[in-house]
Amino acid sequence: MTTLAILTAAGSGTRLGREIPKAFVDVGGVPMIALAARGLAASGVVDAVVITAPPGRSADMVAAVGPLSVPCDVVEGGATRQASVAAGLGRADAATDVVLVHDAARPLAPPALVERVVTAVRSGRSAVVPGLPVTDTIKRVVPDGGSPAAPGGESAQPVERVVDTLDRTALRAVQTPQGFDRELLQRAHAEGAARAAAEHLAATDDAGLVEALGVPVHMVRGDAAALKITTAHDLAVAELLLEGR
Ligand SMILES: Nc1ccn([C@@H]2O[C@H](COP(=O)(O)OP(=O)(O)OP(=O)(O)O)[C@@H](O)[C@H]2O)c(=O)n1
Ligand SMILES: C[C@](O)(CO)[C@H](O)COP(=O)(O)O
Repeated sequence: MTTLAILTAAGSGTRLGREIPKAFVDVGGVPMIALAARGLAASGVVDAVVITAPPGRSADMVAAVGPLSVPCDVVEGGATRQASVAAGLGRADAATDVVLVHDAARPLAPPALVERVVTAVRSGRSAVVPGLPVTDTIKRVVPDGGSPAAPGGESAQPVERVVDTLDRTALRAVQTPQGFDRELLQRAHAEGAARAAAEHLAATDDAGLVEALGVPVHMVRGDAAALKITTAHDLAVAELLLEGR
């Protein structure tokens, strides 16, 4: 029985604002995709990796990853992260009993975190996500018109109204890799397939599709180093973390 890791890397990285897809952007002089793939392989609990590449960029992806200690395949991703994971999942054969889904955008996820997730799945939890306590106060808001345009001609700013403050002791910020029994994840993606075509419908993580089936999802401790690189600020933080390693 084997563990397959799907490494999502087909996104464009609009919020990072580079001219190349985000997975190709360097952190500490190494492409994000290579760091993420190496982290999975170094865990010792991943038998093979399949990477989702932006359309037409599969060969570039192979080159960017470079040599890896486990077999690595590349498939073209889809219009949403959910569609990309579904494409990768198509590569999971009957010998695969555990599937991990990980973001190239979390290139510093430590091997110990990967191992923690896989161990939890192998000990009988069929869906496992890493999560961290939320440290900010979280408020729910609704739109509330806009402020008047400033005298200097600046455009009006949107204003929101606070509805309530959530109990943060019950909230967790969820990371990847997320781990699943392979058959459960395939069923979750099949049932939720209609959502995959459009960003506003798509699940933002794979556990969300499992939750929609009514199957319990369990959580293990996440790791601050597994931060997601979304903006230029995140990239700067990741560079500093890598320098300190
Ligand atoms: N169609 C997509 C969209 C995203 N992803 C991957 O999903 C992960 C999380 O997505 P995110 O960080 O939001 O990346 P982007 O969608 O590229 O970012 P943006 O929304 O800023 O364009 C990334 O590793 C990204 O490459 C993917 O494989 N296929
Ligand atoms: C899967 C994920 O990384 C868990 O936090 C996250 O939900 C991806 O969200 P994105 O909006 O696609 O970046």
